[in-house]
Amino acid sequence: MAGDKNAAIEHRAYARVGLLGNPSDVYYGRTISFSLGNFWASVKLEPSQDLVNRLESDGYYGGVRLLMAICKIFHNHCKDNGITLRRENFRLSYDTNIPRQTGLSGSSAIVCAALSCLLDFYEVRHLIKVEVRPNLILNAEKELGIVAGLQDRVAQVYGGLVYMDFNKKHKEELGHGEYEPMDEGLLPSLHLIYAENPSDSGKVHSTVRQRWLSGDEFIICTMEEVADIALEGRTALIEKDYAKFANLMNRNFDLRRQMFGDNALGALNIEMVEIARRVGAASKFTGSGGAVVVYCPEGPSQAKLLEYECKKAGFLFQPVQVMPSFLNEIDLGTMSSK
Ligand SMILES: Nc1ncnc2c1ncn2[C@@H]1O[C@H](COP(=O)(O)OP(=O)(O)O)[C@@H](O)[C@H]1O
Ligand SMILES: O=C(O)[C@H]1O[C@H](OP(=O)(O)O)[C@H](O)[C@@H](O)[C@@H]1O
Ligand SMILES: [Mg+2]
Repeated sequence: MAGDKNAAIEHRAYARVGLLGNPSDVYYGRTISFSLGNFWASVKLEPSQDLVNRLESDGYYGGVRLLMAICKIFHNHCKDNGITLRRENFRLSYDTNIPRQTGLSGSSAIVCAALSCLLDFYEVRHLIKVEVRPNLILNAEKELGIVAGLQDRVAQVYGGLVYMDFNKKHKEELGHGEYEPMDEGLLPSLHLIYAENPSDSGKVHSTVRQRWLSGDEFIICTMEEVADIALEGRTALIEKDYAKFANLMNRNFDLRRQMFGDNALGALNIEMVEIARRVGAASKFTGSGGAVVVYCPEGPSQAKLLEYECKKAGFLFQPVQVMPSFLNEIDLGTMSSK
């Protein structure tokens, strides 16, 4: 970025919705996810005389360590890849309106926005491929022991609607998944139900992960079925077959429920899915729990009824705004296939 070297740099990253196929991204599967315009985190980088690692925060506890982790991962990545960084100091601060720990990926939004600031501050945006950036974001969170998959970070780096394939062969050969931006105009209108009900995605995932690692047939087969939902969903969206799309959403949640069990998912989270289904809508988790994405096939009157039911139950209800891709020319220039 040309211009005043002393100017502050600010970037946003949006929440994300895992639309189909999650959580198979954690298990070499496939997902379709999109960037959610309703909520975002923003990070500000100000050149400063202070030490690089002096960080300030205006937001919740939890974000500062995320900022520190991405600085470390970014510096290591540059060192390992022969990318020279000029020696100048800065201060980072963040703010976020993403409901905390609701499966909307609040943590990686902070990391993603910070990475964007670092890319511009050091003028290395052209040197770090778009496909690689989600790995850096995930590694920063892994550094802190946060259990997570790649789909969140891909949706947040790319923006818009993205089909993702995390097959083992590709991941081992290239170090990342195959990411295909899709036309967000293919999406029907969607809604979001959420509650102030933090659930730790690491905790939710741990048992299923252990079973998968120890070769549990049921988990392995079911996870493959979940991955196939994203593949079928891609075709359903392209063909605008929304009846099929609704079935796939419901099936996605049902399979999650069989694998994780009601205890791990939590009664409140299950109720958010069921409240939608009782009015005839299709619904599933956006992430590991806390928020639900809903499709009302019968349109606005059904959505209105659901809004009323949610209010009665104490849940928050909002129409989904899809955030289009915000990759710029420099970003697009780094991509292997466009
Ligand atoms: N909105 C937020 N603001 C600050 N830190 C957050 C936020 N959301 C999550 N975190 C941090 O990231 C960690 C992992 O969050 P996680 O359970 O994955 O929730 P999410 O569904 O938002 O990704 C949390 O324990 C917390 O430290
Ligand atoms: O279980 C899921 O669907 C997702 O869980 C995590 O996301 P979160 O927003 O923290 O709930 C994880 O990072 C994703 O990769 C999973 O798909
Ligand atoms: Mg998370």
